[in-house]
Formats: sequence, structure tokens, C-alpha cells
Amino acid sequence: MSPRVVLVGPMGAGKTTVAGLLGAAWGVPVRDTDADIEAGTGREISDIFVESGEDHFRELEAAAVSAAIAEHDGVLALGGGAVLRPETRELLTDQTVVFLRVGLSDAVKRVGLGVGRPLLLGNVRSRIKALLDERTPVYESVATHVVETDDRTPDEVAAEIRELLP
Ligand SMILES: Nc1ncnc2c1ncn2[C@@H]1O[C@H](COP(=O)(O)OP(=O)(O)OP(=O)(O)O)[C@@H](O)[C@H]1O
Ligand SMILES: O=C(O)C1=C[C@@H](O)[C@@H](O)[C@H](O)C1
Ligand SMILES: [Mg+2]
Repeated sequence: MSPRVVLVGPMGAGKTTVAGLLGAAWGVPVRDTDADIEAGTGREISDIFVESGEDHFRELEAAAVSAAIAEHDGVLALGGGAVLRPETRELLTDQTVVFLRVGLSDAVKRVGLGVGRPLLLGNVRSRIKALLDERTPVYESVATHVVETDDRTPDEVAAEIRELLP
């Protein structure tokens, strides 16, 4: 069993939103590793970061991605930083992976004040810029497809993915 598609990209790329649209259009289940972690621990992601630290969150996330890839055959949205772990990148090598690309200005608009996104505490714009600079090559390295999301609605993004993956 393997996901039909795995969505990666930074915060605000629309992974969760577009996963829901694709799942509805294809009639397949949707899974999101951030939601899996919250359900499995009974804690919010921002609380896990603050109380147990990012390294602990990344351990939980690597396990959540591994379980989802093994068990899920629908649409899978990953957390924005899941690709940072080498073992997770390794698991993605034989998957269909779509990188939802977003530029700085659209990402800033979409995440607003960054509430619930612990890595954006402080100056949202400069935090997102640093994350985009650091991670874009990593997203590109795991992606089999890249879809632009700037100036496009989630429905337009989902439609392009459906054309790419009939
Ligand atoms: N193409 C788009 N155009 C405009 N707004 C969008 C688009 N895609 C998503 N959004 C909005 O941006 C916000 C963030 O989207 P979403 O939560 O799906 O991102 P994400 O990639 O899952 O982020 P995270 O990594 O934090 O989980 C939501 O309010 C969503 O409605
Ligand atoms: O980009 C990131 O590192 C994150 C993205 C979110 O999906 C959450 O997984 C968490 O807020 C961290
Ligand atoms: Mg999400």
C-alpha cells in the first residue's frame, strides 16, 4: 500500500487544503501527519514544540510519516518540515511527491500572524524567508512534480495536480 500522492512544501503552501480537495475529487481518504501527531499525542503541535522541543516533534513526525506511507493509500499531506529528516527523504524516493511551491509574499499572506505555527514566532516574514531559502532545495530534491501556488486558488492547484496525475 502506498499513498496516491504525497504533498510537500512550506507552511502556507496549501498542503492540507489541497489534500482535502484532491481526496474529495478522487473519492479517496486524506491523511495529514500534523493531524496524526496531534491525535496520537492528544497535544497541539505548538504545545509539543514549547514543552518538549523541536527535536522531539521531529521524532514523532518521522514516525508519523513512516506509518502513513506504509498504511495509507489516499492523499497524504506532510508537515512543512518533515523532509528535513534524511530517513523521511529516503522513504519518499519511491513515492509520487508533489512540491507545492509558494513565494514569500503569498506565504506571508496565507499564514497571517502564524498562530499555531511555532516556527513563525517573532517576525513572520523573516522567519518564512529563512525557511524558504533553506528548504526549497530540499523540497525540490524529493519532488517528482512541482506545482506553483502563487496567485492561484486551492481549486486551481488541485486541478493541475489532477491533470498531472490522472
Ligand atoms: N492557493 C491558495 N490561495 C490562497 N489561499 C490559500 C491557498 N492554499 C491555501 N490557502 C490558505 O492558506 C492557509 C494555509 O493553508 P494550509 O493550512 O493548507 O497550508 P499547509 O501547507 O498545510 O501549512 P502547514 O505546513 O502549516 O500545515 C489556509 O488559510 C488556506 O485556506
Ligand atoms: O515547517 C515546519 O517546520 C512546520 C510546519 C507545520 O506543518 C507543522 O508541522 C509545524 O508547525 C512545523
Ligand atoms: Mg498543513
